[in-house]
Amino acid sequence: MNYYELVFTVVDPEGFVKDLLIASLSEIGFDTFEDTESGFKAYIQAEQFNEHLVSEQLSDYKDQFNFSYETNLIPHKNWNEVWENNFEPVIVADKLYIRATFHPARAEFPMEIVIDPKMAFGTGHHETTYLMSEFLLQTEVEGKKVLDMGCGSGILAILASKLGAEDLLAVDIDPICVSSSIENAQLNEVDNMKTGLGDIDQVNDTGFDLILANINRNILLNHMSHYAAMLADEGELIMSGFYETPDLAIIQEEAAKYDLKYISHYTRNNWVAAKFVK
Ligand SMILES: C[S@@+](CC[C@H](N)C(=O)[O-])C[C@H]1O[C@@H](n2cnc3c(N)ncnc32)[C@H](O)[C@@H]1O
Repeated sequence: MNYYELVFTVVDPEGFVKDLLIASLSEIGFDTFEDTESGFKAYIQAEQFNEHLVSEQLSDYKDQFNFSYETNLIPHKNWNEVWENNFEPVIVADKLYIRATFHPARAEFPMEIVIDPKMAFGTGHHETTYLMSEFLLQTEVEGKKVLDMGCGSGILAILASKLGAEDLLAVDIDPICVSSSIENAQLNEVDNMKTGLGDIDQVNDTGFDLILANINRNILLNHMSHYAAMLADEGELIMSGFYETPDLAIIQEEAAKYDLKYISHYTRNNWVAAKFVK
C-alpha cells in the first residue's frame, strides 16, 4: 500500500499551531505523524488521500497561521526506512520494554516486546500506542477473548497475549500490517494470534471480552455500533487515535448511544486512550 506524506513547515512560536493542524488532519484520515525540526510530517494511505479535501480542511488555518506544506507520494520502500531510521527502544510504565531486533535486551524490565519496525504503525513511540499499552498493562487480560482492530505491527495483540489473553484476533485493512503482525508474533513467540485482513464488516466473530482499537476518530465513530455488538456482556473497549479536545466528548457521546459506559481515559500531548464497558 502506498502512502501520501505531507511535509509541513510551521512557524509556531507558541507551540500550538502544530497540534491544531495534526488534530485537523486526523479528522480526515491522516493516521501517522512524525516531528521534524521545522514542523512535522503527516501520513495517509494513498487510497484515502484527497488533495481538495486537505486544502479545504486547512483553509481556515491558512488565514490565521504561518505554515506551508509539500505533498509526496511514498512507496513502501521509503516508508520502511522512515521507521528503521527512527526506532529507539520505548519503556512503558517502567514495566514494558519495547525494542527492535537490533537493540540489546534489558533484563531489568519484567516484560519485553521485540518489534521489527518495517512499515507498519505501532512501535510504542506514538503517544496512542504508548497509551494503549499503558492501559492494557492495567487491564485484566488473563483468559480473555481479545480483538485488536487496526493492529498495525501487532504490538497490542502481542502485549495482550503476554498478559494471558487466551483467544486473539488481530485485524487490519492494510495487508502489510497483517503480515507484519504475523512476523512480529513469531518474533515474540506468540502462537495464539489469529489475523484478519479488512475493515470491521470482515470480522464475523462476536463475544469479545476486550476490544482494542487504536485507529482514528472518524473510523472509531463508524465502528462503534459494531464494537458494541461484538462485545460480550461486561466486555471492555479501549480506543485511541483521537484527541482529548475536541474528540473525547464526541467519542463518549457516540459510545453512549450503544450503551457503552465510559470508565476512564489517559492523555499524552492531548492524545487520548479511553476505556468503555458494555
Ligand atoms: C494508529 S495505527 C495503530 C497500530 C497499532 N494497533 C498501535 O496501537 O500502534 C492504526 C491502524 O489501523 C489501520 N486501519 C485504518 N483504518 C482501518 C479500518 N477501517 N479497519 C481496520 N484497520 C484500519 C491502519 O492500517 C493502521 O495499521
